[in-house]
Amino acid sequence: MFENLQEKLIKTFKSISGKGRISEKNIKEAVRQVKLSLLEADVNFKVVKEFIKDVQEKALGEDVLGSFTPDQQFIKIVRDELIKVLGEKNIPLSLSSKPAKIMMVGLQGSGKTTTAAKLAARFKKEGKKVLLVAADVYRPAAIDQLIQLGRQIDIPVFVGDRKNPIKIVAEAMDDAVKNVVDIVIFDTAGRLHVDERMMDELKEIAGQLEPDEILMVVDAMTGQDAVNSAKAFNEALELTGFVVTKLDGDARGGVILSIRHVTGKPVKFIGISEKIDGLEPFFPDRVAGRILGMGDVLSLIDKIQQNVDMEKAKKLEEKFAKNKFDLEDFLEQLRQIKKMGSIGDLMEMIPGVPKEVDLSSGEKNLKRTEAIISSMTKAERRNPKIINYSRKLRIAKGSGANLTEVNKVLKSYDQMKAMMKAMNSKKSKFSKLFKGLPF
Ligand SMILES: Nc1nc2c(ncn2[C@@H]2O[C@H](COP(=O)(O)OP(=O)(O)OP(=O)(O)O)[C@@H](O)[C@H]2O)c(=O)[nH]1
Repeated sequence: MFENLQEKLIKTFKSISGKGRISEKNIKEAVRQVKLSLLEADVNFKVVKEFIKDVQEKALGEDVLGSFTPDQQFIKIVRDELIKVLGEKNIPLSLSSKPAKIMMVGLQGSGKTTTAAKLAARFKKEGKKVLLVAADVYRPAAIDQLIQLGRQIDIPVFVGDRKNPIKIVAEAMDDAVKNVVDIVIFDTAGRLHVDERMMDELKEIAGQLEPDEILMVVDAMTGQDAVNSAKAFNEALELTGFVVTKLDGDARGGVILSIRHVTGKPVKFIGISEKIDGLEPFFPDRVAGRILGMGDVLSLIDKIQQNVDMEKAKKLEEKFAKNKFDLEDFLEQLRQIKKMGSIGDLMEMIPGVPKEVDLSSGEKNLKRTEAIISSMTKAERRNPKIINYSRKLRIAKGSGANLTEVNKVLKSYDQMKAMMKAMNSKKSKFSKLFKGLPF
């Protein structure tokens, strides 16, 4: 996520770091570099212009020039400006009707159907009763895709006559009222390009439905095309916000940094993976932190709170404090982490975690890891130090694995233990943040 932009900005910051005092010339050069980084990241030129004007004004003010830590001051100015263009704060969904209605719109392939299901799963986790509605009648595969996703997350999908979206929407609402549903999510038809007929149909549906939210789903990977179609949709419909998907594949950041400024409407969620749980509420400060490579502890905590059994986590923490974290606990950790998504994503969010820490072998092959750990004796699991060469051979044989795999599991365990130690250490500035969390 944002690797290219991040790399360039960090290089710029480095160029003015450790300089003690700093000259106007240095600042101007740094500002110029920031400008180039943003343009290369495909940020809308108007946004870049304003961004740079603000940064330059602040950076040339006495704050930075007179400061003993000009690099940090400069980073702070850039960070604040990033937060500003991203929209300052999180704008939650406003769902006041009963049932509340969310209309999903967007171009084909933007991730609309997937996002509808992701949102539904999120609401379900919050204890809400949800209904998904397949109103994309032009692409039968889209209806089937929604039915399949609905099955996967155990949420009903209203299909209707598969022909007339206006009728489907009306019938779906009757169904929702009858079944006392809390939130109805409508997946509407997408097109390859913005076209008038599609807009008219969407306008008609919106007029009839009066949705609480009209969310446009845009694909971050399509750059300024996404921003242009967002502008067109926003002019035709009363959009209430955006969901920017596929940020996991977006090395630049152009869409997320432009869309708010260009349309005046907030980004409410971001899509960060293909998986059902790959949707996060959008927090400008957190994303700015990610862009600057400062990690994103708050998103991590959010994710953990949604997925982790805190009871178990607390027990593990106690064990760890007593230095009793053994291979069975390690397995439990991997299971918990698996629930939260890929290790790589999580690692990226934790500031200060050395990049060389690699637990992916343990996570990727959870079944195999389970088999290997199950082939150990109780004594071995409690005290992995006693696992010598001949024991390893026996474990490998018993689990149908080879010696390298057994070694990998033991190495992953050591790494996790080391990481937990670092994070729990009194000296670690993150120890407070991670208190009670399963790390
Ligand atoms: N990596 C990644 N993939 C995503 C994300 N959101 C959606 N996708 C993928 O993008 C592809 C298109 O998503 P769909 O939900 O089918 O798109 P759609 O907008 O409903 O498309 P139509 O039904 O054709 O209008 C699918 O393969 C999704 O799995 C995301 O946040 N990250």
